[in-house]
Amino acid sequence: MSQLPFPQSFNVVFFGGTGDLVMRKLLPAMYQSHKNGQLGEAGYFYCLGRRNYTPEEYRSIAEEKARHFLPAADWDDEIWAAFRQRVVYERIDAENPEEYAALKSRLDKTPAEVNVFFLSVAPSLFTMICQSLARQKLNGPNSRVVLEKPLGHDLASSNAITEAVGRHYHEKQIYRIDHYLGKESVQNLMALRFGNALFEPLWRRQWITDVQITIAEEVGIGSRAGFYDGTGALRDMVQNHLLQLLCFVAMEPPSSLDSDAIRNEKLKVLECLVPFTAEEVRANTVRGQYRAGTSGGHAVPGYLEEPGVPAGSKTETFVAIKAEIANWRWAGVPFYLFTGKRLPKRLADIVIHFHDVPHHIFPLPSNGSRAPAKLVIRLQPDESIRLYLNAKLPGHSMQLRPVSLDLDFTSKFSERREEAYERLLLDIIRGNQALFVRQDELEMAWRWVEPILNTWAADPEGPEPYKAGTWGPAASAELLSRSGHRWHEDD
Ligand SMILES: NC(=O)C1=CN([C@@H]2O[C@H](COP(=O)(O)OP(=O)(O)OC[C@H]3O[C@@H](n4cnc5c(N)ncnc54)[C@H](OP(=O)(O)O)[C@@H]3O)[C@@H](O)[C@H]2O)C=CC1
Ligand SMILES: O=C1O[C@H](COP(=O)(O)O)[C@@H](O)[C@H](O)[C@H]1O
Repeated sequence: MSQLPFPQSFNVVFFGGTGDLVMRKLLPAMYQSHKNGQLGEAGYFYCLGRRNYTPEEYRSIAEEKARHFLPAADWDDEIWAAFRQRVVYERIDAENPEEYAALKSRLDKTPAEVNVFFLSVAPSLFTMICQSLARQKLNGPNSRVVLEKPLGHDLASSNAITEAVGRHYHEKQIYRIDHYLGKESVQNLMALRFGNALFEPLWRRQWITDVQITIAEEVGIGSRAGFYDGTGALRDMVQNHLLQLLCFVAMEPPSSLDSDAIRNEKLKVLECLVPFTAEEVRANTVRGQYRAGTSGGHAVPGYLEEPGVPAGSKTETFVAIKAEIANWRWAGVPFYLFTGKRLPKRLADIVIHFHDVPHHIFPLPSNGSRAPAKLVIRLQPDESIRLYLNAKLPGHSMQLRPVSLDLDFTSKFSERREEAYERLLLDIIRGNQALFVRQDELEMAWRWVEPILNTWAADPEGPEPYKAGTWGPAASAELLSRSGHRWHEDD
């Protein structure tokens, strides 16, 4: 994560240049980096697709999308006019190896210190693309390949991608994106833990009762049924984003900010995750599927009524899991993972619940429950860290009430906060792998998730229904209450 020098020149080749991810996230992110003067003089974005656009047609479409997706305050006509000179559209059918020679000739016109091949296409094209690039000798030491999720739908298919890409690119050239790692707040978690001595002595089983990691989404699946129905929340969110967040919470201090120092520590956490038997899957997981309800005050359809979802689909849109990490620091501390679509609001939180005091001398609060200290790290929509402690209510009684010590990043720092893809793309160009998932981490994450997938697949019952706009099936709250814990939203 330490700052590496930015190369004098680079080419970024976006396979999938006409697709949603490039138009909505990647080009706007690079416009921002250009605007911030972070791209140097000689850097080009080759955007590839099968459509017959002229370069100018493509640039106009990209401009229209970027205007739409960027905050209005960040738009500047003159800056875009300069940025669009970096954007070059090229037609290619990625499945036709003969067409790569033209790509090679095009890149030869802008020889660069670094060539990045960003595969923003379906994983079924990864093998063909890597093989065809290698045939054109576009896999030398100055080449990097970027893989977007989903990286497989189970361990075997993930390993097949690893093997196919690994035939042509070394691990040091492969960047597996988990965009959560590009979020400023996730890096702040490292700062909180390893830049302050305060929390380290408390960050363990002796002081912590449970950890809750939530990524709640208000949106449904939108128009993504084709992708989502074959995927589900466990593969879409838990296997990657939630397990990565769990690693950042649970890992030991890395010896430095070196990519492998960090990834070695994350891997150890994944290795310590206790694997579930089928019976434990039934006891420690809840899956749900939304039904018609309300969202943002509007009536919304259930998952099964979404366009493109097959009748009777058993795909889960909500997951709650009680996980355990078997090591000296965390043995016996449940890590609750929650994620779902069509929940009441967009929210990503990491909540650390601390033990209560060993002996109470203050009266029981009027609501009948005490509130031991907790730390709430909010990743989105706003970014903050709040430490809730008990304080005395003013007056003659000795009643306590939780109050929070607040650190609100937006008000504390005037600097602009980068979007995840800005940070991640610049890191790729620089050659910094710290915020990218290493092959062994990917494999361990799939190993842990697979028994859950298999048990659910064999279960004729399917997911439990929950009404859109609620916090998921009631069983998810029971998952906590059985162990004497409460979901922090209930506090
Ligand atoms: N969109 C998102 O927010 C996210 C997407 N992803 C992943 O990123 C990848 C891309 O997603 P997204 O942009 O949404 O997908 P889209 O369906 O919007 O775009 C797919 C892209 O692939 C291109 N493509 C398909 N087949 C070929 C081919 N044979 N040769 C050349 N190009 C081809 C299409 O080009 P054309 O149409 O011109 O033929 C198009 O540019 C997927 O794997 C997705 O799962 C991951 C995280 C978030
Ligand atoms: O990877 C994915 O993430 C998004 C949620 O990302 P966020 O940054 O908006 O929190 C999710 O909607 C999508 O289904 C999934 O593929």
